[in-house]
Amino acid sequence: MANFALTLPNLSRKIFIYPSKPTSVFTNSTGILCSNRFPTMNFCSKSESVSASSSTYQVPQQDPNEIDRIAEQTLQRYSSKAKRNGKGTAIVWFRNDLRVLDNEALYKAWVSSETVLPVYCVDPRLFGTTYYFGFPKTGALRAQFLIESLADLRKNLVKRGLNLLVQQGKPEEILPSLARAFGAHTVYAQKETCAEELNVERLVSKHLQEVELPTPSEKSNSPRISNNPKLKLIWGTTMYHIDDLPFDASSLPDVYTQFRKSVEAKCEVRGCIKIPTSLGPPPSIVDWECLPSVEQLGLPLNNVNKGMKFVGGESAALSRVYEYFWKKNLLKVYKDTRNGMLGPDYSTKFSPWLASGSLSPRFLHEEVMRYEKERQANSSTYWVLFELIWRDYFRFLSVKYGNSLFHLGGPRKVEHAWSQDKNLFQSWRDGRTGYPLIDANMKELSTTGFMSNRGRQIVCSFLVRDMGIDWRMGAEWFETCLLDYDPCSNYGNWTYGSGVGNDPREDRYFSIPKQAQTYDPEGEYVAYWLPQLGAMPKDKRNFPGSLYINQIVPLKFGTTNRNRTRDKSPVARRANYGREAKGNRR
Ligand SMILES: Cc1cc2nc3c(=O)[nH]c(=O)nc-3n(C[C@H](O)[C@H](O)[C@H](O)COP(=O)(O)OP(=O)(O)OC[C@H]3O[C@@H](n4cnc5c(N)ncnc54)[C@H](O)[C@@H]3O)c2cc1C
Ligand SMILES: Nc1ncnc2c1ncn2[C@@H]1O[C@H](COP(=O)(O)OP(=O)(O)OP(=O)(O)O)[C@@H](O)[C@H]1O
Repeated sequence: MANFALTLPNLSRKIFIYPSKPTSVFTNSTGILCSNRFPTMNFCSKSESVSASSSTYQVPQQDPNEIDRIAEQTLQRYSSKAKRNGKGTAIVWFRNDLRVLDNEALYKAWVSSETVLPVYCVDPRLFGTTYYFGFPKTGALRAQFLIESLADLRKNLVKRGLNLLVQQGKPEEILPSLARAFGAHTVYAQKETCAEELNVERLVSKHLQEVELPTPSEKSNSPRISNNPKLKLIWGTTMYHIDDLPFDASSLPDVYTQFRKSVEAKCEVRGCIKIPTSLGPPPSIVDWECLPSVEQLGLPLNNVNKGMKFVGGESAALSRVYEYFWKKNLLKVYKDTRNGMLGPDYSTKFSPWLASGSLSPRFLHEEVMRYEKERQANSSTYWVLFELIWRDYFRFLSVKYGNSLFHLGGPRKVEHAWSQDKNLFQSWRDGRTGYPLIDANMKELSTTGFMSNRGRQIVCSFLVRDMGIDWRMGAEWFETCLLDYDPCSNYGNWTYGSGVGNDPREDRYFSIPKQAQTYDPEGEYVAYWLPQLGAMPKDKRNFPGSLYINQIVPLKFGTTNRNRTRDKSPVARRANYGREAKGNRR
């Protein structure tokens, strides 16, 4: 095997000048998340680590040594004694699959080579602006989470005899250049499904085809390469593999329940890919490059000082699974608690790690099976899988519906007169609507990068139905802020909640009084995020009247009281206004 001490082409200290995007129409009143351009940067300056203060709950709630220990034990359970039989060098291009456990691209790169070069490209487009409204494409909290995820991936690769090369720039420029420098025969990566990512895949593939092969005189000094390197894309984001579906993605059922019943009856979830404990030797690289800091990505350092602080990376993800399933034994009550809003334990909180690929949904499936065998099986243990099938469903829908998922009329091309009223939108975004339940949820989102599923459905309904605002403004703001942002789940849920999704039966209104009464009856959640409400009697916190800021719009169905006769308590009277969401779909 050729083993050259290579100094890399100087790709990682480029300065990017962006083509001008639509100017950011909205500035955030809190001043956060506004700057999104790469400054001239040097990734090697020291990055300040974000530490959770005592008023935050760290997720998972374990110290770093404990996190490492649990992760290592889990990874050991999934290690294999496989033998490799390949030649030369293969590159593994990490994207939204920032993990070792059940990483098929990493495994295939290892099997097919004598040396693997793991690479992550910090793509400047991820730090540009959102498509229509010019918000930061990645907010500071998700950027911090990403950096932590990369640091952890590097650590876990180093433990297995490799490393992670972090390069700043576009994958279509970096990967061909590295392939040539290292004589790589293949670039392995996880397949994506939305237009922006597909475009990058196309460009990487095209530029790999154009890699100039070394001239005979160069050949004696550089690694062997006689054919153009290939891009091999591997499916890996879902619990059910796309190739195992009982239908073609283009004929996916439009109703979730039909999809779920069909896959549950006809498909098996594949087992996790096991990875050898030693993946070396690494290519000989002088400088593997430091990780960028949040400021170097052009974003303000934004410490989480309240609510949940998620720790990025596979080690933290595996520890959270251990904590939620085994240590706290919460899986058995998930279905009863999952609609909560306050604290780390009402739901799994797996989504940020699933979105960055630090956690494999197939691993979760295996853990649920193990729990059912070793502890108990009930509707709660099943319900986590039920929710993961929703996640799969939105991913497959993106294959079926392509860009219409991002368009105003959605997959059904619904025509509707939406407003883009800037003041209304800003009051929603900044948590100043006069409705405590909306304001508390929006404050949680901007402070922590997370919001419960219940909260997301309520604020979505309020924005599109009570305010009549273009749903894409809400979806793009979520794209900026969410730690668990995933184009398929985000735009899938927004189109669904706005009545433009593929399933025409779902067109629901969430009555705020009713939601407050059911999910925050004592006003604990709103008082946590809006402390000024804490001094009020519990039943007034969600309905403070003139003691809180003015309501920016009336509720769409706030004046009819069709359900009043059902429950005559004062809270319920307010709560029963209007046409309400029926049943808890999820
Ligand atoms: C308007 C809106 C936008 C959303 N945007 C995103 C997003 O960008 N990324 C994202 O991962 N989820 C999104 N969701 C789905 C859901 O709110 C989050 O997945 C969930 O709140 C994450 O918390 P958890 O991990 O504790 O979930 P749990 O209740 O513990 O569920 C377990 C897992 O199931 C999956 N899941 C649960 N509900 C859904 C759902 N409705 N759609 C898809 N997957 C689901 C998630 O992967 C989650 O981690 C959105 C929902 C709405 C209503
Ligand atoms: N991963 C992603 N995250 C967010 N948005 C995405 C992603 N992939 C694609 N999109 C959105 O999909 C749309 C694709 O736009 P594009 O110009 O490529 O195609 P289009 O169908 O002609 O759209 P348009 O008519 O709005 O220009 C844009 O709205 C873009 O923001």
